[in-house]
Amino acid sequence: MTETCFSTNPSSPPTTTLSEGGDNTCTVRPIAISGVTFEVETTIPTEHGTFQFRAYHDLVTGSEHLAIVSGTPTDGCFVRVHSECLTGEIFQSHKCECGPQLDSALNIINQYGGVVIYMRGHEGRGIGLINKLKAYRLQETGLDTLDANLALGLPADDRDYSAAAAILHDLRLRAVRLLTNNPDKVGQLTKHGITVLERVPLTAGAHPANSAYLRTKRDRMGHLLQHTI
Ligand SMILES: Nc1nc2c(ncn2[C@@H]2O[C@H](COP(=O)(O)OP(=O)(O)OP(=O)(O)O)[C@@H](O)[C@H]2O)c(=O)[nH]1
Ligand SMILES: [Zn+2]
Repeated sequence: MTETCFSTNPSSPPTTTLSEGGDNTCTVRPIAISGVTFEVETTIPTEHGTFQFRAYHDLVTGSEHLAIVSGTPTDGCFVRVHSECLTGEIFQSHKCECGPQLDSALNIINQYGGVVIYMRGHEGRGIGLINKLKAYRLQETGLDTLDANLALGLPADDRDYSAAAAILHDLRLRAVRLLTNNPDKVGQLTKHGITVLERVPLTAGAHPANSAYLRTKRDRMGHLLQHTI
């Protein structure tokens, strides 16, 4: 993928980076794209295919996000904006469906092309790992996933998607097919200038241990979960 430089004004036309030297001087400097800087791109073979991993530094939160790219994405391609979940993705926790959703999204972009944006700092819907585990502890006493956050004095969902939108802008994507069951992601990306041509359901990872959790997401948090849970 061609690397691209933006001026500090994001609406200014981009200039293409030259590989070495030349008049254009932004070859090796991080590239500011209103809120994130592009840092590096490298190829990584995975169980789901071989992808380009593009790393971004979030200038607002300090997080390091990834755009996992398959093919040469253009407008209309599949995009997944995936929130980090250590328990679900590393330890295959059945309390949520994050791991299977990530696997499924990577398989889809491997087959059809597209991008998975992996949002660090979104752990626990933005409240962080320790607070998520505190919320799990409260759920053991009978609270559901929504009320547990509120009982901790924390928002039900504290995620912000402006960095995801900035990464999509860097990838020259303005219109996407978004893999999600969460209408809030559609709304937030739209607010940040991304056209969501289609919301594509991403149902994977249903398990007896997360059926109450999925029901709460459907019935109390507005998630568009079609399957019977
Ligand atoms: N606070 C909290 N966070 C949770 C809980 N279970 C999963 N998560 C986090 O929720 C995030 C994923 O959000 P979800 O609500 O499952 O799904 P979503 O990303 O909004 O929607 P989809 O795009 O449809 O997957 C991950 O960061 C998980 O760590 C929980 O019980 N409490
Ligand atoms: Zn999870």
